Amino acid sequence: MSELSNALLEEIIEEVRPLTRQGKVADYIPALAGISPDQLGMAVYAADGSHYQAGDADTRFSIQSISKVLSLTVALTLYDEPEIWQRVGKEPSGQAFNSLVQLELEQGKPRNPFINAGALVMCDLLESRLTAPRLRMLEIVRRLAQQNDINYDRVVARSEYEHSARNAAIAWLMKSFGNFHNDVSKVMETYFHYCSLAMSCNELARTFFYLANQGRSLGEDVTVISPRHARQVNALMMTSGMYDGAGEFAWRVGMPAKSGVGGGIVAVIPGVMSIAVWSPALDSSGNSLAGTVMLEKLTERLGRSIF
Ligand SMILES: NC(=O)CC[C@H](N)C(=O)O
Repeated sequence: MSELSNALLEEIIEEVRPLTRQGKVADYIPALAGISPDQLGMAVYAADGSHYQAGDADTRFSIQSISKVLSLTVALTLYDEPEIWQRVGKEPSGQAFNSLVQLELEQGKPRNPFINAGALVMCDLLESRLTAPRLRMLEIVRRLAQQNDINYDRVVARSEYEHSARNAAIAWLMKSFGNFHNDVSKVMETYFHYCSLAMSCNELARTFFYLANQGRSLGEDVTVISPRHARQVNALMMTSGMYDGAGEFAWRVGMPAKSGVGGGIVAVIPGVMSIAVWSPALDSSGNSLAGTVMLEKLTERLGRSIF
């Protein structure tokens, strides 16, 4: 069994390097299509605050759907639980992250907050309670990552807005069922901005430390959410964070995790560590192919998962 070290992460990165050409970089968002698949990064914060990194751990990339965890986190601080869970479910979808089929059959109530429909509902909830939801999110992320220059990538946000037919269809379908309260364009703009947040593996591992630490952040030791809410978010990440790849991921890696089509994955072992990996080429579920293998190797080497 290995111990956590920079050398261990470096070994893992070298082992997965041949896989970076096997997946496919997301090209349905044109601004992401040009990203080089050769980049690989990994960062870990252990429970005692010690930090490990390897590869391109300081390179910022589009966090995309990893931001859905942040939207849910903020919603949990603004609403009572029933107000959230009457509008979105807690079940895995078993469908692609941007599927419309289930949403129609289930009267506009998304299966969970981590598919696009569910994240759009979270953004709709934030829009109703916050005067400046974009600014608020930047403040939160900058504080958690302890980096004041984290920002939205406006080129990516615009590119998504210009190719938003499917997300718009999802939002309008929910509106037809009464499950969307604010202006669709306005909420979509917020959602795309959140997805466009540009962050590195180091910044992501630090930001999501609260999920490994009963809701409390690293550094300033701020209570982000209650221990109960941290457990709930981790449970949802376990069952739905990797979309229709969630079962396979649980079997291979065994950690609550959330992926984004920018190639990032954030994972946690509660009480032990928060991890971020990045490799832009994706598998058929839209999850980072080499990123998944990095996490799988880490679990194997450390002999640790949540199981
Ligand atoms: N899985 C993802 O990262 C998808 C997010 C992307 N912004 C979308 O809406 O399609």
